[in-house]
Amino acid sequence: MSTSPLTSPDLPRASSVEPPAIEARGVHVRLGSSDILRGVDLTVERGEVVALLGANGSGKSTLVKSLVGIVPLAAGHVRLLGSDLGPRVPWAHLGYVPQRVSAQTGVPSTAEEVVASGLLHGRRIRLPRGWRATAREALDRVGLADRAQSAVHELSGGQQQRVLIARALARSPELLILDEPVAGVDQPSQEAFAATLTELTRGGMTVLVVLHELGALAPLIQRCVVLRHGLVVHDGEPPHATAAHAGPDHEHLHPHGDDAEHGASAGIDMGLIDAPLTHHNPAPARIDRGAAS
Ligand SMILES: Nc1ncnc2c1ncn2[C@@H]1O[C@H](COP(=O)(O)OP(=O)(O)OP(=O)(O)O)[C@@H](O)[C@H]1O
Repeated sequence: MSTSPLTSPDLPRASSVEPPAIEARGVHVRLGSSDILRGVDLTVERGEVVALLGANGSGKSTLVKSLVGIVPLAAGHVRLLGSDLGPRVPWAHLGYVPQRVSAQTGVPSTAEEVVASGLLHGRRIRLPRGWRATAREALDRVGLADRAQSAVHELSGGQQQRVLIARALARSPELLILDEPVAGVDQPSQEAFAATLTELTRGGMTVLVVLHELGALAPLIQRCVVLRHGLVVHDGEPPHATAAHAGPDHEHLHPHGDDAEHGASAGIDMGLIDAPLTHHNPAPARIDRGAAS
């Protein structure tokens, strides 16, 4: 009998120590005729705040989707909050915010109703007592308390994104997985969101967040995992942007993938993250850390 990729015979079993929030081993995803992820290992310990970085198309969204079971694994194993991916995962304790999608539901809904839908999961088909206060509190955390009764289709794209974040927060998740939560969100709202996340992580919440740049979330990030062409090419300390990279005019788009030409950056070579999606240099690039700043 073949072993299902969703079981994890070679992952260590739970011990007296709390198992990691995320354990992924050898994750391989094939979409169409392409190998999008080519054997990704990722462990996120409880209480960690980890950023997932990489160029466009490097596989970040695919990885988080595979972690939450939205895209199937061709090979590898995932365990969330100590359980193999599947019905045993305590989904009620997990929040997932997909990459920018509309919060519109097809039927007219208020922001408060969309947030409250986050309280439904598994066999819970009725909203719990006190749902309105919970939804309001979550909206307050993303700075939208005053829009609770607004129809979501009347909200801007950035506000709809914040409604989806509030929907995930309403569950008081132990593990929060966010795919570019602050893309298209203005700076004050990014800072407000960073303050909210700081408070939640102080309470022990684990966070895996896909980002293009650390931005307002930089002070929270404890570890960065960088993907390139479906492989992890860095797993360690966050990059420290040089003056050139930190400047407001820096575009974070480099016209080359040749890291040797790019050695002036400190921390992770930003070329590693920003390299264009070409296959002329598919091997993991060197990791240029600790260069002069
Ligand atoms: N359903 C699909 N079928 C085929 N290929 C897909 C599918 N979804 C994504 N891909 C491809 O997989 C690759 C990785 O996409 P993914 O969205 O994971 O990258 P990403 O790192 O999140 O990019 P971005 O930063 O632009 O969001 C891309 O080349 C994309 O075109």
